[in-house]
Amino acid sequence: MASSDLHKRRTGAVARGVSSVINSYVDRASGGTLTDVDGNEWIDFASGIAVTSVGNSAPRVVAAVREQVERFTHTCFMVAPYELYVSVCETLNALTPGEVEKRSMLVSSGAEAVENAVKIARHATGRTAVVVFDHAYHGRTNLTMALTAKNMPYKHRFGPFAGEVYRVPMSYPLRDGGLSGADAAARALELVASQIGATNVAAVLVEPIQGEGGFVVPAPGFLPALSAWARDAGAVFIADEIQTGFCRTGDWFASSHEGVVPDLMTLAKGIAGGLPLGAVTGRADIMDAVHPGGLGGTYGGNPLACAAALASIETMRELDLVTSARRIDLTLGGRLRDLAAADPRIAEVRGRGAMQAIEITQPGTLTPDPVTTGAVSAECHRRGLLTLTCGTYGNVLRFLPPLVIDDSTLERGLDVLAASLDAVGAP
Ligand SMILES: Cc1ncc(COP(=O)(O)O)c(CNCCCC(=O)O)c1O
Repeated sequence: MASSDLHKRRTGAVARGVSSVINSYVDRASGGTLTDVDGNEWIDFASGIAVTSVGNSAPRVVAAVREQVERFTHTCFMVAPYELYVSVCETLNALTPGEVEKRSMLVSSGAEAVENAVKIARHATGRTAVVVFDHAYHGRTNLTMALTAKNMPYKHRFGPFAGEVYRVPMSYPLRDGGLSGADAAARALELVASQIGATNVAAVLVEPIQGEGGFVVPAPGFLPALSAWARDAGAVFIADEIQTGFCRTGDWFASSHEGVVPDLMTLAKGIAGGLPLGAVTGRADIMDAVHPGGLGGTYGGNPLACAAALASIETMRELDLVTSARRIDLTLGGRLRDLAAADPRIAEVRGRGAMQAIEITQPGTLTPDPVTTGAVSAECHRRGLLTLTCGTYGNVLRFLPPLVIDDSTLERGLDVLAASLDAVGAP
């Protein structure tokens, strides 16, 4: 059935609130490309929003899920446990930064991971306040909407939102006058001290590189300063690595770039090659503060998702996707910087590894230009390159290719981006 026919059916069946970036419907996918039902091939610079890092239908993942689905599909780990859940937790405890003893729990989405990390931090500290940052994104549930900064489309008319969430300025070098990481942290923490009180803070929650908020890379020193403050204040430092985790940024986890060891980490997206899985991993003394039965959910750690996660992580190891992300960084970041050097609409190129972006503004200014950003993204789509925008001001074009993308496909995608920028004239 053609995409146009599927779109008619969708309009009559799917709630309007669930939108899609493109109106082409996927038939199959592998590596760095998607093929739609009309036979068009798309170069994938989205990875389903940083999920299919190991490639779509990655061979090990397919084999593992195929084997597991014939054994059992679901028992609910809270009812009848199984080894796969334990194995994933053991793997995450060993893989994440820090030599301390750790524990993990599994859920089915990123937002659930964030919800549970906050629950655990509040329980462990006996405190309630959660510190979050401008431009943050943490999910679409009630608490995670409270933690998320941008109103439209995520929060508009969905309130009231959960309390005891306090937002402070982010290190955003392009827009904060180039504050050092230490100065940006001091600015944020002064507000914490004056408006919350350090002894009331249960958790400081931050994305090591902000995703939906615009691929904001904090200045060096910002994350270590926050982590050190949290430790001294007796608050839990939670790194939300749902978009940055699992080799995406050129380390297994972005926190490691500056040697930060979070107390808790929230994980999802790239963890399981496309199967729905989220996790909270962190210090055992914090995770185990919660009473038996205090954590759970019906589907958390579904056996198919666990099998996919073990296969996905094994694929990352086998293919050395950390090195792949660093190789992609060289090509992707290099081409983006070349484009920026010739195009005054590109105010900044930023990101790490295979998580990079360009911020588009009125030429030579910091005035966001979401119209041009959207037009360039639409032109990419018209030319067969699947791109995504993001940012508080809607003026960031982001690039999230699968880490298994081959060099020629990556270069072809960047050629399409260059042509699309040229095709969309200056405003
Ligand atoms: C850092 C960070 N934390 C939490 C989440 C939430 O993860 P879920 O699996 O979408 O719930 C995300 C999900 N980002 C993509 C959301 C897309 C959309 O809903 O429009 C994230 O990036």
